[in-house]
Amino acid sequence: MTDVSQIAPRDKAEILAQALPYIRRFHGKTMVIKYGGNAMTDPELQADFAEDVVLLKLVGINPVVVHGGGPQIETALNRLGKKGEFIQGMRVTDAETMEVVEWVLAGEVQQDIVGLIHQAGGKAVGLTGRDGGLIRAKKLKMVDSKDPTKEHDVGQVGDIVAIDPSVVSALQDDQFIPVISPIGFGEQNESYNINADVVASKLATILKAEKLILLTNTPGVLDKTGKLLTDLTAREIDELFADGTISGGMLPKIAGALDAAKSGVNAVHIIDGRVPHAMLLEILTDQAYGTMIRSH
Ligand SMILES: Nc1ncnc2c1ncn2[C@@H]1O[C@H](COP(=O)(O)OP(=O)(O)O)[C@@H](O)[C@H]1O
Ligand SMILES: CC(=O)N[C@@H](CCC(=O)OP(=O)(O)O)C(=O)O
Repeated sequence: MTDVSQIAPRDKAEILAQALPYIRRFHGKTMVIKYGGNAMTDPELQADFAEDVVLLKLVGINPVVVHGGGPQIETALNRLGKKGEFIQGMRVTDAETMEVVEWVLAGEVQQDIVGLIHQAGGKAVGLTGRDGGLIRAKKLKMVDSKDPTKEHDVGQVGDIVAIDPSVVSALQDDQFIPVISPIGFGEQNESYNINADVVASKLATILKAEKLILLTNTPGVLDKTGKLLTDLTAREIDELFADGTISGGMLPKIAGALDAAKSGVNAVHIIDGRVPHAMLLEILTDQAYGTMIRSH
């Protein structure tokens, strides 16, 4: 955590004064925050994250947290002697992997975040997409990104069919902070593993969120030389996809971010969750962080 006593009083006052117009502008607005598994590996940063979420709630903003947990699932699979396999950013999910995904996301990661928010003085409620019929899904049909005639079978990976946000809205109205695990349910009550960026992006659209913030473990989207791209339009994103600059977990992240921007979410940012309080600084100060995704 930053040692606040080291900041000069004048600078502190400056930061607080700067926040006021943002607090006024965002009062009563919903912000969907995707907390990536790669950004949650440090306990101190996790505590900072929980404090930021609580502060947002206290100043009248409605944060909705969607969490990931890719690295945490990987550790659990390794303990069972299994190794995760990804195709186009999605984990190939057989029945045993699905069990591990549910147990790690809903049982461990979500409950850790709920506990940290409580410790920071907030009231969080953990949900999966099953709760309140939140996320209805079906098996994802994955078409190869280079050869559209080819399909990949990625097992129980879910494609979102519908989101019923009523449970999230009810919790918000009651001053709770929803913490959502990216697990959906199908017609036969089967479970689906859904990429957390995809869930966060769809939820931001459905909730008509003011902002979608995706916290990850890079400074933002980087070009081929490793330089940060501060601003990206749909056309520029197409080019990055085509020339292979974007790969792995960044594929669903950018695709989801662009979808949300095109569907009316005012501001979509991919920022570095390893920087203490990055989210708070992005929302409540003039400082721009990471990559902003624009619809055109
Ligand atoms: N052009 C790019 N810019 C930044 N990161 C990229 C890019 N292409 C691929 N990546 C990868 O995407 C990762 C972030 O996605 P992911 O591992 O799914 O994280 P998270 O757990 O936050 O969702 C980065 O750590 C990086 O390895
Ligand atoms: C289908 C799919 O890939 N699901 C992800 C769900 C967790 C996630 O998205 O975690 P991050 O945000 O930390 O990457 C997985 O199994 O890893």
